[in-house]
Amino acid sequence: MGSIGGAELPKMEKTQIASAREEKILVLVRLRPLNEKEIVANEVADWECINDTTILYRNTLREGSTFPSAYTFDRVFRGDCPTRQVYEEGAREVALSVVSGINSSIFAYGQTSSGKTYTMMGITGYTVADIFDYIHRHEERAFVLKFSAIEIYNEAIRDLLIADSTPLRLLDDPEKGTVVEKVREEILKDWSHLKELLSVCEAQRRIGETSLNEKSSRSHQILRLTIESSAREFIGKENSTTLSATVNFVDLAGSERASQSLSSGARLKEGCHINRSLLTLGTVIRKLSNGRHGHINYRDSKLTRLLQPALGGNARTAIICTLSPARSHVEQTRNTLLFACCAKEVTTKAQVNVVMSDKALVKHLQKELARLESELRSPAPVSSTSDYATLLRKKDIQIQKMEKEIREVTKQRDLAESQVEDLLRMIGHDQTLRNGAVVGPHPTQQAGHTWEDEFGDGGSNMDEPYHLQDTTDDHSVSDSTYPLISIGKKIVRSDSCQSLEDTAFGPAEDTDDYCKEVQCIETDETRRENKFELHSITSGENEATLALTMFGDGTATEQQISTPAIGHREVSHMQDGFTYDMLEQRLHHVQRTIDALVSPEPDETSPPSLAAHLSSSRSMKLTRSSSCGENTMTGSSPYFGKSEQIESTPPNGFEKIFPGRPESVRRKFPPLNYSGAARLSRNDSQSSVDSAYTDDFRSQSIETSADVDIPSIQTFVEGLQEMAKQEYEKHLGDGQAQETDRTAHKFEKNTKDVGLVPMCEAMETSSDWPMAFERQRGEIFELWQTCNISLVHRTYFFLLIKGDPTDSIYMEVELRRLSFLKETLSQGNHTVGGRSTLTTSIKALHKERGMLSKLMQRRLSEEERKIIYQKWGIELSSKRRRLQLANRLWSNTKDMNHIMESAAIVARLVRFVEQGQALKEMCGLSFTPPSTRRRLLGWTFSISTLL
Ligand SMILES: Nc1ncnc2c1ncn2[C@@H]1O[C@H](COP(=O)(O)OP(=O)(O)OP(=O)(O)O)[C@@H](O)[C@H]1O
Repeated sequence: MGSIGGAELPKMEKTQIASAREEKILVLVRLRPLNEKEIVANEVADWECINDTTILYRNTLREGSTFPSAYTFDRVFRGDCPTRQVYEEGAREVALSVVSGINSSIFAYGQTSSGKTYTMMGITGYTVADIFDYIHRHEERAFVLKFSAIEIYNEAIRDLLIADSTPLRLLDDPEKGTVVEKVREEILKDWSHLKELLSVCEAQRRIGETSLNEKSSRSHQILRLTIESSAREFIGKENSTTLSATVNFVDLAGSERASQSLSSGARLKEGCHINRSLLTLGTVIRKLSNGRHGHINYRDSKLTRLLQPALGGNARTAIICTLSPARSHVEQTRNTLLFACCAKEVTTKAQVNVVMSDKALVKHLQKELARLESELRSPAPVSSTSDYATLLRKKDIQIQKMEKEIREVTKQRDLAESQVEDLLRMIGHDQTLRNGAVVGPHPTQQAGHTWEDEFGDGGSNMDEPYHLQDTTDDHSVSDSTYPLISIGKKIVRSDSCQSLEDTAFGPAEDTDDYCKEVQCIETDETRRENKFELHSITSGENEATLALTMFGDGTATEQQISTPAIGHREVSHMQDGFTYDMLEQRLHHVQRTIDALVSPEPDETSPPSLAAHLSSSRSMKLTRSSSCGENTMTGSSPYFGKSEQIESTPPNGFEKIFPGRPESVRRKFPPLNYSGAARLSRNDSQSSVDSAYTDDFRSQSIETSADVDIPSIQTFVEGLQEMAKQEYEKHLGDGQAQETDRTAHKFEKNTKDVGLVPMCEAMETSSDWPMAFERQRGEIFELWQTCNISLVHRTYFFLLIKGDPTDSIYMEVELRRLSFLKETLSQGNHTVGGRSTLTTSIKALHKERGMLSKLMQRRLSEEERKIIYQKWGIELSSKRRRLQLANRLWSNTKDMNHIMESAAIVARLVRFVEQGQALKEMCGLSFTPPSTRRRLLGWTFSISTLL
């Protein structure tokens, strides 16, 4: 265990993707002594702390009062307690969770002049000092620190560190001790400086006020420190794991009511705004204390919106309620105590925030999978059926938990990816500024502009005299004795807008927020332009100064926030991610196959095929949807290749005829729903199509899912991706995938990325591959049949895997999976695997056939059905013809014609053509042309071979 100032803290090395820990908000109460004014006014102190946890109201004149006289909290502090004691015995444990990767927040709540700022100044200082001690003593780790300060005034948010434009700077004087110590000094000084600036602002606001409450804080202030840390040896490596968490210090405005503090006009408006945030905070706390039932109105105020994770989400939280003991303030004191009582009941769920590199993530997931697989293979002996059922339930819960964790981690990874991608683009955009490296003066108007953009509030503060000018020109330190260090206060806009609501306050719980973030950067054309404008102004000059990488031995290096050295994937890897390209290639071919199916090139020598027949039975025209992809992706996707546009988009005016397809689907394809598909969420940045698309898709999806319980191609492709990743890891583990040539051809790189190099090379050079392919394919057919695999799955797989040598990875995975299933079935563990959508149960298969038969009625015309019946030898006068046909589909594993025809019919029934196209476009799969090295074997279809 590591320790800070004697306090034991969990060792960072131990932290993993831990499950969330639920705990109540820590509520501390601090009574201040009577102040001079109160003493002069002969005020009486009515409140007393009778022990460490209870505060008592001692007004003998008020006997018979209906209010309680004693209140109990986690800890109460008397008026003569120094702030250090409040920190050490109260807030420290929560605040320092941040070094273990857990978000934390410390609030000060209370009426004006009760001691909120007095308390928070001390708490902030002690926390920062302890954090630096910790950094100093952990030489083996590297730390990146980011600072920000925000003020919420009149429901408008201002970034104070940009607005005041005073850089945090480290004097490079070797006499002053180690770098770390100096940094600490500077930061502590600057926090104090910041508070001074805030009081100047406050004073300016109070000019002209004569009311009793003239000293009341008018704004809520939030100071934040984000810490990322990683084992030093892994910096810049692919398999790094980074802890990232934020501590917030929140000094709220005075909690007195508007009626008391304010009179009319502008002041009343100001009071309403202040109280809107406080009122909403109170309501949110009250609702949360009642057990989180129903809607929690976080979004009703800026304060609660920003602090959402700290209030009921992923953070450890402590609230310090400050009280005046004076009799004249009894009403306010009671209100504060009531708030404190509610806060006691609120729980948060903090977890360690781990940012994993892809490699580390895959490794982690693979390990989990292997563990579960082995548990399934050798289940613990069970004595009775009920034990067995309990065991199964446990496993199910375990699996659900894992899936949730995977989604969470993937979401974080995708978010980081999109940020890195965005910022990298910006770097290219402003190379000159980038070379400037250290802090430069910041246009003060940026802060207001950006916050307005992000939060859409009309109440800008830009007219107010807050913009204290930086008089220091020397923003950099360039002495070579020490590494150049400059701690920038500025925030890259995309980072700040994101981090304020999502990351730094913990991962957003709300998927909308997440999507909004991705969208705001990458998708919406107008907004993206705005963002880019902001980036170009702020990022170039800030990127080298936004964060500081520190080593425990006292050295420090500058760190670009946009490309943290700690374990993020390479750009090339991101852009050429194997899964996207590989799957895109498969989808591309499937699409062509399906195109051929629904609208074949007329072949004079071939007899009229079913597909040709289907095409001619017109009811609706289908315009190729590539145009949609073009609309949504033009200029925004580096993946969108021109050659592919030409290849996949028919010449102008070319319209395909397709029966029975809804108009809405014909017009546009929808974005995927990423709530359950986090792995592909990188791509939802490209899903900025009009929300109508979503609606169209929803109605389409609803229709399909209402019809049948058919796994979508999305599910299927995700499965493939996951399996390929696992296989990749396996091959890495076997020492088979060693990257030897980083400058190799892109195709080669992609295949390397999936660990295919050894296999592919072997396959491609070996004349055995065609035979191996035939053999494996036959085995897969047999196993599908034996394991009662879903017909839709068979069809998807069959159409996606075409005999390319790179398909071997998927075939191998499929074979492994099927073998495992077969083995499980042969052992009689039918129910073990029964939870999957690719269920092996005969019943499920039977049900699927039934549903397919129903779809025949809906999706094939009578004439089309007739042709198929004849072709499949089904008597036109016989009963239940559709079911007969459904029962024959995929029933013969030896006859290739039978298989191809079955696949064609199932693809048509489940609208594979539409799902496939939608997936391709909405996933943002790269549209690179297929490699010329592809060698397709026996699974390339033409309409004449199919039907
Ligand atoms: N525990 C304490 N011991 C001694 N003095 C205190 C204590 N708490 C507050 N004070 C003094 O009381 C005065 C008001 O405190 P402070 O400014 O922190 O109040 P506040 O709650 O932040 O008020 P506002 O809401 O107006 O910002 C200050 O002069 C401060 O030094």
